[in-house]
Amino acid sequence: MTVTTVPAYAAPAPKAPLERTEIPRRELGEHDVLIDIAYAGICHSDIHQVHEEWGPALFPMVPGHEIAGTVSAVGSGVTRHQVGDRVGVGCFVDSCRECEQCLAGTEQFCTGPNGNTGTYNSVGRDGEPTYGGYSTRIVVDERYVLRIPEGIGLDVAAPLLCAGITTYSPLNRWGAGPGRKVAVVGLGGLGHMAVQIAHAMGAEVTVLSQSLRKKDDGLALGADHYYATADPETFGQLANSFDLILNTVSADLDFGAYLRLLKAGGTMVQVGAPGHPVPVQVFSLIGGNKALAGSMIGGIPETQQMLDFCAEHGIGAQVEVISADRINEAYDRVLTSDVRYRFVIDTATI
Ligand SMILES: NC(=O)c1ccc[n+]([C@@H]2O[C@H](COP(=O)([O-])OP(=O)(O)OC[C@H]3O[C@@H](n4cnc5c(N)ncnc54)[C@H](O)[C@@H]3O)[C@@H](O)[C@H]2O)c1
Ligand SMILES: [Zn+2]
Repeated sequence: MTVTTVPAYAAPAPKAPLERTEIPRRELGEHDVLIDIAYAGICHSDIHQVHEEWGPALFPMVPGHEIAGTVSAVGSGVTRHQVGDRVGVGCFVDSCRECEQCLAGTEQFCTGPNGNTGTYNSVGRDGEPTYGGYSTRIVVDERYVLRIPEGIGLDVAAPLLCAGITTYSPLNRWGAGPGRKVAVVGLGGLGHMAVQIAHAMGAEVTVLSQSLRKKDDGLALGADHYYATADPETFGQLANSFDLILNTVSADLDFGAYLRLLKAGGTMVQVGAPGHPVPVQVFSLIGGNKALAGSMIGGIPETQQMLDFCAEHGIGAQVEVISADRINEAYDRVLTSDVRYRFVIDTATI
């Protein structure tokens, strides 16, 4: 049942500019938390979906799955969160809770009847479309709400809910500790988190970026080395160098060229998500027992672990806070790589 409407920014149709509107939020259920959203990050995935690059989407669309705010009310059965708590919401807001994946805490791969419920561009259990964080308030089941530790500002914490966990999870899984050589491809929103997290985990970190334009930033974020992929010598120089390559690039890349940079037994993990197929020459995998893998965000327990890790290591996103009327301009700037390193919407301006 809908009892309240809140202001939001929505794309009314595919590729259309976002505009201010009103959206419904459901009544607070027994296990629900009402969150006053303070900040919402702009992820490149928001743009892919507004542009329908991942297939047909639901409109009007209120994007936003990097949400940070404060609990302002809780349902009668809520035990995990209290009014006043600093909390975050990431890419999904519900799942079946019964399948093997949900029980293992990898709810992003829920195999229940409808899979998990995306924070936006999805349909909830109640049959209603979900609307994301580019708004002032959201109602979410407590199971899908994360604690943001003291010591991280809500603005720099918001991007951790997607960019943070998307890079932490594969670095954790495939190993980015001491003695490991890790390359991060692309220094955007995800890339700049990957560099900080891999460095904090103790790995030797190399950034592979198109140019050397952001080299000083990359080194300041914790990279040990920085190379331009536009320089043809880079690929020869770095052949057989890395244990792990994390590709955060939103566009197509020549996978073969990057696979040659792996040591034998190395793994390249794809987190960047261009919408169309990419050819791979199998000999670039066979020669060296190499693996090409993918990784999608992370489950609720690992997301909490990531937030705690970031707080412990003083890691946050580097953000450019914008007012809501600049969302369309921000989208254009993300598409031209003109962001250092995450746009975050101040939702008080909606
Ligand atoms: N797997 C997941 O769970 C997951 C989660 C979030 C985002 N994503 C995807 O990750 C990608 C990156 O997201 P983001 O928010 O960091 O985007 P972003 O735009 O902030 O960063 C992308 C970076 O790639 C760089 N780039 C583009 N073409 C390049 C090239 N040819 N070589 C080197 N660098 C290049 C850009 O300059 C930019 O710095 C998107 O496709 C997004 O949808 C995936
Ligand atoms: Zn995202």
